[in-house]
Amino acid sequence: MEDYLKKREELEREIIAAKYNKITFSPIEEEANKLYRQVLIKERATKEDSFFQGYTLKQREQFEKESFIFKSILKLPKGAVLHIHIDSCMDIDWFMEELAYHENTYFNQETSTFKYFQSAEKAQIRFKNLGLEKEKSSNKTQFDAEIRKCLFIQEEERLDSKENIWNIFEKKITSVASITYFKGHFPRFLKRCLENFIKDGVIHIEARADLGLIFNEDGSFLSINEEMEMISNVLKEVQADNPYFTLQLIIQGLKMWDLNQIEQFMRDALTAKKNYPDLICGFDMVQEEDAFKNILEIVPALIKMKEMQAEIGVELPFVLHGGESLHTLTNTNLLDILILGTKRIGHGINLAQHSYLLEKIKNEEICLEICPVSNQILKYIDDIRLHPIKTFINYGVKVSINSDDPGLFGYNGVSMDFFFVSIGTQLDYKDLKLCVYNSIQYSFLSVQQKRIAWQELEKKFQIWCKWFIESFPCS
Ligand SMILES: O=c1[nH]cnc2c1ncn2[C@@H]1O[C@H](CO)[C@@H](O)[C@H]1O
Repeated sequence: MEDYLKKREELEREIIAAKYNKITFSPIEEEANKLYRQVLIKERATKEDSFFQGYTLKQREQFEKESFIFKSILKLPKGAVLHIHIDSCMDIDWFMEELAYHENTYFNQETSTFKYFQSAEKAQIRFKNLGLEKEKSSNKTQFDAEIRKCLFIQEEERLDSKENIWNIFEKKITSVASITYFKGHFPRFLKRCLENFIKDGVIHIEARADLGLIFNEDGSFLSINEEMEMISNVLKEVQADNPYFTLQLIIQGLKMWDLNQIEQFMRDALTAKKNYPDLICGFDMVQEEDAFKNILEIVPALIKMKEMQAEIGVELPFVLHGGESLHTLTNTNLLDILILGTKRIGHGINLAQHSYLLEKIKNEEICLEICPVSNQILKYIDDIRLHPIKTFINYGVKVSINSDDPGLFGYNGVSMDFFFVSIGTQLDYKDLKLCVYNSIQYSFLSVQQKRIAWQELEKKFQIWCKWFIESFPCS
């Protein structure tokens, strides 16, 4: 038996060495991890199936109040967020306070959509000034509640089909964005969004961002340079209070465009990168994978990136979405984005099926940007307990945890994703720390920035562990 146990220990050591690679754990972290696992098992056992299949608002209220794991995750250092779409990070409370009843906010009751208009005369048919409508209403609380519902995906909407959920989702994004992209609102909206992530323990963000959508009073668009200037200024303001915080943009185009449009957009993105080298770090193509063209169909445009880069004299790496799909026979986007040289993979959940790629992705250290709540709400995973993230982590594939479109899912920051995936797939403290490490390691920060960020994070993790052990519920 002694011999057997020795062999077992050796195998365990081998697994651990391969999994954690360069990160180490102090005795206090070992202790915190042990306790974290205990409380995770305990809390997990109290959850009904429905919780794992997409928590309800009622369940959410309960775990936000009672869960020690949730409370702990709120305090956990999160490192970098590598996958969010800026326009999908609306803080709903803030919108209700600041923008919903702004004099330029109009609402179409039939379609439940918002839109900015310069004046009542300019408003499209069926769009009514929302502030005035509220004044007329007899029950203002009820009125607010109905408006809030239009901002994020509701429980009853989540029961809709896989096909329809994306339509609901896109409709809400467009509706909210048509308000936030007004130049008078955008800087305030962005500032709030970044501050929410900072409050949630995030020190660096690489956010998907559109080009050319911020508009003037009359509906005309700002130039790309004006947009970038605006974003840089917001960042400076945020950094005045949080000097360690950094933000970079991954410029996103749309798959529905034709090849010429995509090429023109790539040019615009490269020019923006040339003018704002520190602000822009990558290029992506977005929208629902299964509803629009396969990557292969837009490859004729994307392969021109290299020659365009040489021509414009700047580099802009691909950071592409791929594998966010249930169609494992027809969706082979993962192959294409790897050939195109993507630096990371947006989602990549169907790698669990295209598993022949795992070895390559692991060896080439192509980090997966996993978005657990998004995968659940957009119906790629029926039950979070079956999310392949743990398979990826234990195989040695690099993974980070992200929130994709938190505004549309009804929360701010990224804690909800850490919580839901930890309790769902049994990620312990060490797993979470590994994901945080990856978020820094596979970001576009410089080697020097990464070193400093990690040193700071290491300190914060020790403090967190100490707090966790001291606050651990003994009963
Ligand atoms: O999970 C995702 N996969 C692909 N595209 C997405 C996802 N989330 C958002 N978008 C895309 O980004 C736009 C907002 O910036 C959305 O309109 C949607 O097309």
